[in-house]
Amino acid sequence: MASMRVHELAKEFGMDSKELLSRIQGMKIPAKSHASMLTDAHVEQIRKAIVPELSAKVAAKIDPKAAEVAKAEAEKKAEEKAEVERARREAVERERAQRDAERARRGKGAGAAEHREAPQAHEKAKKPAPAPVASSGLSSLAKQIEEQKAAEAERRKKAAAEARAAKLAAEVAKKKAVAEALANRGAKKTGKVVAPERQPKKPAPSMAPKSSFSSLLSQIEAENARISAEKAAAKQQPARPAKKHGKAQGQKGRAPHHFEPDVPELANAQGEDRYAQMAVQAEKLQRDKVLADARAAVAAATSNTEGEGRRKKRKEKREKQQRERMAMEAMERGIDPDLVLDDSVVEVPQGATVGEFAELLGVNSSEIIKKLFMLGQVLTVTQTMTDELIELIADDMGRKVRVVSPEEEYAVVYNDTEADLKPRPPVVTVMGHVDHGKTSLLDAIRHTGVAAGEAGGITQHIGASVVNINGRQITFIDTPGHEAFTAMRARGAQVTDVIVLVVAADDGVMPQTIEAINHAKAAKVPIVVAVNKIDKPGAQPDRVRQELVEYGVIPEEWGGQNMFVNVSAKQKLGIDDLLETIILQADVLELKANPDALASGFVIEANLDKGRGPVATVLVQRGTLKPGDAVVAGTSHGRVRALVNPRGEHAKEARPSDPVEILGLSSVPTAGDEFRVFEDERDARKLAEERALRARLAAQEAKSHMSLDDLFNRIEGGATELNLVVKADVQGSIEALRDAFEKMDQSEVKINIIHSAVGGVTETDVTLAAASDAIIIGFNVRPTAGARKAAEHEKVDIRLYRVIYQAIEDINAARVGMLSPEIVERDTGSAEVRDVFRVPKVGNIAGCYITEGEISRDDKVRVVRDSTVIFEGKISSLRRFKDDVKTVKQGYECGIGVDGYQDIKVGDVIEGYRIEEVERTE
Ligand SMILES: Nc1nc2c(ncn2[C@@H]2O[C@H](COP(=O)(O)OP(=O)(O)OP(=O)(O)O)[C@@H](O)[C@H]2O)c(=O)[nH]1
Repeated sequence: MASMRVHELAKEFGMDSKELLSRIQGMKIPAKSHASMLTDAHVEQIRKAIVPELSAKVAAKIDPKAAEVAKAEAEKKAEEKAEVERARREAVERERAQRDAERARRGKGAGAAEHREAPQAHEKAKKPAPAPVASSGLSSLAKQIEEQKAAEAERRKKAAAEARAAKLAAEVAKKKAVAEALANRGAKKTGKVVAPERQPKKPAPSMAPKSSFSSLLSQIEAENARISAEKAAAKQQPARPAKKHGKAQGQKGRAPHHFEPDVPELANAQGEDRYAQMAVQAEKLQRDKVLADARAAVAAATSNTEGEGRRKKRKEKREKQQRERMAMEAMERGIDPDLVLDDSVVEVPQGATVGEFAELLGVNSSEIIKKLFMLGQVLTVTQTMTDELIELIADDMGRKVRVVSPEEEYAVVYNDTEADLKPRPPVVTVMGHVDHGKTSLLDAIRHTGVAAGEAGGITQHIGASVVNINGRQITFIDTPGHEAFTAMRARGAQVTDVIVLVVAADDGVMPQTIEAINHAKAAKVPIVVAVNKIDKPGAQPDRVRQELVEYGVIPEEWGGQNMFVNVSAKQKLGIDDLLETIILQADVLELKANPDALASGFVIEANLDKGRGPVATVLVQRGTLKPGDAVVAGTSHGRVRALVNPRGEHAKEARPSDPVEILGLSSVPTAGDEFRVFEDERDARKLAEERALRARLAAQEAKSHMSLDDLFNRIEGGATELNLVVKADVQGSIEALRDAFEKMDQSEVKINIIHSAVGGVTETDVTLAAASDAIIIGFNVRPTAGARKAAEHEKVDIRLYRVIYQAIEDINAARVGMLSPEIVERDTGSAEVRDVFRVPKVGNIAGCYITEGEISRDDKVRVVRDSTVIFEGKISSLRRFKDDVKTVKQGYECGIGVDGYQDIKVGDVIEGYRIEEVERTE
């Protein structure tokens, strides 16, 4: 069985469900009632906590007798049950036999005896009707049961551990009492219709047999009346002739004689059947009652929806759990739980359209439009409403609403207590400038403690690796560099605890070193510096330390926060020292997570494997991931078919900070996607589908990041900061811009240059800008094709300028919402220079291949080298095979002559563009 209900477990422990429930709640296990379903893990946890207690108590209080008592009682119970049944059957049999005997006597025509016997016989039959004995018998029985119950309750109070024994005893006593009562009755009345006797009282409340039972009663009463009348008549004529004559006399029409012959007739013909029927009916009624009681008990024990199907129960259970979760989460977020739990509060997703809002409130959208109009807001059904408008309109309509942000909709708040949290290994990302040795260092780390010959094949590439040092684990993300790191961060995935910044001792701080520092700082992740290549003759590790001070990375020995280690990835020097330093840094961070929960974390790599289907490497951040878990990763979902660890082995589980490959997903998720395990696969699918839908909607609406056009609105909306990523062809431009900003009035909006560097705008710049809601400013530089695409996708504003004052002017204008009409350079196409021909008298002609769009003779062009614009001008000639042409399309080769520029080189890019003026829309 996959899981258990609280009351089932209580039964197993012999405990009261309520008591167990309060214990469970005390253990912070979600359970609302005795019918709440518990997961396997929780059942195990509860067993672990309760079983030792119980056995101790039982040992102390019940043992050694308990086992014997329980056994004896169980046997006794079975015996008594059989006895009750036997007694009941005997009673019915006796009654039948008696009736047969009586019938036989009557059949013989013993007149006087008949007169004497008949009333008796009728009396026997009549007894069930008024049932005085029965009622007194029942009430005494009820009393006994009451007493037993009271005694049982008393015992329970005294010792919870004895509850089981007490319950058993009570039940045995109860059964015994019933058996006794039945046996007594049987003896007293010599088997006079045992079952019917109980009828008048018991079946009365039951529904279906009621009508048949009242007809039974009226029959019995009619018989009674007849018998008393007959008795009276018999008294008046004591010396009645022989029975033989009775019939003849009766035929004379005397009143009693009307009865007299009828009764035996009835008894023989209808009466006989009637009694038999009555007995059968009574028996049936009794059985029905017992069955009804049993059903009621079963229904009460397993919640009354049993018959309505498991689906409904599951739904209820989920709803209940959801409410609990919502209340807790609301409190965590500082939202009034009443507002979350109040069913009259309508949750409206942020940015809902007028139509959606109306639908949620169950009103006509025209009503909303009217109210908006009265507020001076002219909106159509498909236009989105601001939070304020949603609240205003709802308030006006006397409705309670809560605007739910998308983050809130999907956010999960875990309620881990201090006791739940266990230390977890650190997760490390290696960063640094090109060729400073990131890959070599990772390799050296991965092979620590492994002889050189064994190297390779030790770790399987799954996107992350795990190393052990002095029994402590460190998880390394395999993709070095800040690109992957920032891309993950842009998606909300914070997986790195420590950054190892690799700086080559012979090269010192380089642009990407600074970039890495900025990225680490933006993510607030501590840096451990690995000063690499100390084996090299020109190595100057101390110079590296000095240089880094300028960027706020200060060695501990100089009073700073950063730990430095000198290493040589090539000669595997200082690697252990570095690992120990990472552990030290991790200890400072006191990294903890709850391993005893449903797993969650992030996807760090994913791909479609030909043989294995979608494969994703995830990093578990909380809980324990196991094969068979229902998981959702981004918009993908499925059941974990297998877990593969970094050594390529099948793993039984993955705990916090463990990287593991999962197989069994429905599609390939994206690196940075959150993954989460659900108890129910359907919930996982639902979330995946919701996410997919949301992703499609987001793609349509493309929530844009900060842009200059939008700056004014953002300031109006309360924004106080403007983050910038500045890229320029020379350091001087960056400094000039920094100076200009410092002189600017920043009282309203503070300008932060979160990253600046010399060089073209790269994809990383875009992801950093997206992650930090920044604008990218470029001076005389160009975005790479990838960066342009990424910016388009992420809706990151890239502003390219040729002179500083233009940028300053734009930012100033944007602050007051007065940007002048935008002059845009619309790119037409891009050509790669693959050869350079010297043409006499004409000069140098670039042999090009059009890689994107098309280039026309009238286009303006810029020559770009290493993402930097080195020349801008006009086309002097555009030719295909010696012919002058107007345009050349993508995929074709051509010769381009750039007017006034001869220094063209292979590898340069010639970009064609036109200047257009675009009216601002805001
Ligand atoms: N002498 C010496 N050379 C090293 C050391 N570490 C790395 N190298 C060399 O430096 C070069 C670059 O090393 P990589 O590990 O590829 O550097 P990287 O930072 O990963 O480079 P990218 O992946 O291009 O960013 C290689 O030729 C290495 O052999 C070292 O400790 N000492």
